[in-house]
Amino acid sequence: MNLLADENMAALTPLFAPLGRLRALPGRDISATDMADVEALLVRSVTRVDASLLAAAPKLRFVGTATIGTDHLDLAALSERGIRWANAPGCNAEAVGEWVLQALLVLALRSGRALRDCTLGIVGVGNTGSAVLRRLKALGVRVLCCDPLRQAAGDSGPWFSLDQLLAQCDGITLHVPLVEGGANATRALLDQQRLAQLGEGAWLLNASRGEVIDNRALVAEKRRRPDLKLALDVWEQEPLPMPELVELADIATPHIAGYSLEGKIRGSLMLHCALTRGQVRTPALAELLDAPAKPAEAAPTTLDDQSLLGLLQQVFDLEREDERFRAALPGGFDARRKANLARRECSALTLRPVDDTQRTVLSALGFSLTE
Ligand SMILES: NC(=O)C1=CN([C@@H]2O[C@H](COP(=O)(O)OP(=O)(O)OC[C@H]3O[C@@H](n4cnc5c(N)ncnc54)[C@H](O)[C@@H]3O)[C@@H](O)[C@H]2O)C=CC1
Ligand SMILES: O=C(O)C(=O)[C@H](O)COP(=O)(O)O
Repeated sequence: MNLLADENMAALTPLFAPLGRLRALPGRDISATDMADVEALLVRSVTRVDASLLAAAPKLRFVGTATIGTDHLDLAALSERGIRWANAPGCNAEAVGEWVLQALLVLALRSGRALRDCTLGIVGVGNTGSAVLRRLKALGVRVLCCDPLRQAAGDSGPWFSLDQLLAQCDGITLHVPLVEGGANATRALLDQQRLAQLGEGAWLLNASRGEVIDNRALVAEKRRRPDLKLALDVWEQEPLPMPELVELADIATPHIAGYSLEGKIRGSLMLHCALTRGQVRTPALAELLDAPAKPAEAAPTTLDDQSLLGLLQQVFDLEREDERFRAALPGGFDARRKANLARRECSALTLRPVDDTQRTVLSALGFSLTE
């Protein structure tokens, strides 16, 4: 089998080289001229798999994306050609949960508020939204959830509308897919009118897709109301986000909320399983995660916002990445993404809890715990 893959996919060689002739290219460079012999194409979010790419790939039988989002794939064109495709649902949800929790703690500490006293809204409660919800519930934060699709499917709530979240929440975090049209469109879900409904001093976090917020309207609203606090991981026009929006954002990162070594390997494993349809054994995560475990350390006596932030920063330091990202612009968006490929999840840190209550909280936050 001829395989063409994005060179930045994790565990590419050990997983896919045994399946055939494997070529690897930078994801943004994959184009029609590379496709003549390709039977299996493995991509990330930066390769557009559209009708023109598919037209140049007469032998293509499988497309896999090692991501949760599928907005870079033309699914209708794939189905028209009868090409099997797979994504990696949930692969990096834990990393997104960790990014959001750390961003919330930073915003809380900067504004002199306790996270536990805030009401937070989650828009889109699938894999990543649920990873956020689990963490916030464990910390005793009041959370309002908005997911009209799950609500319509009869999933147990309570559910709230987006307008209710905008009216009632101190902070809102977005976890919806980018959907271009139809009844469930999410492009510019937060447009000028909705942004204006954010309460005084409200926090707005986006770790979904940049296009879910109208970026121009957001620049205008933040200029009009500097009290709003923005934590943005995703941007319209990546890898060239609007410079004025990066400058205005209180926390800015280069689309790395979902970046963790564990998440990247999970994504590759899911594609290996889908491509081989179980005919070849897919290894377990631990077989590929060749990373030394750190010795266990005592958890802090009190889990206040400052000590929680300290724990999360031991694994990944969001404010430092914010600084490095700003320093790398205008050209360094992809370089900063690449620099984050080896980020670990909180499970890489083993803690000794002081009691069973703390054990429950730290476990929900994703840390490994001593027996
Ligand atoms: N920044 C990053 O590194 C990452 C970004 N993402 C993005 O986040 C998106 C969400 O990821 P998951 O939670 O894993 O997807 P998911 O498919 O598990 O969940 C999405 C949820 O959004 C809900 N939803 C759809 N339209 C909605 C609307 N208009 N209002 C409220 N809820 C709505 C769906 O019903 C679903 O429950 C992905 O599609 C991807 O674009 C995902 C992973 C990493
Ligand atoms: O899974 C998704 O959807 C994402 O947004 C990924 O975190 C993006 O990862 P890469 O495409 O840059 O590997």
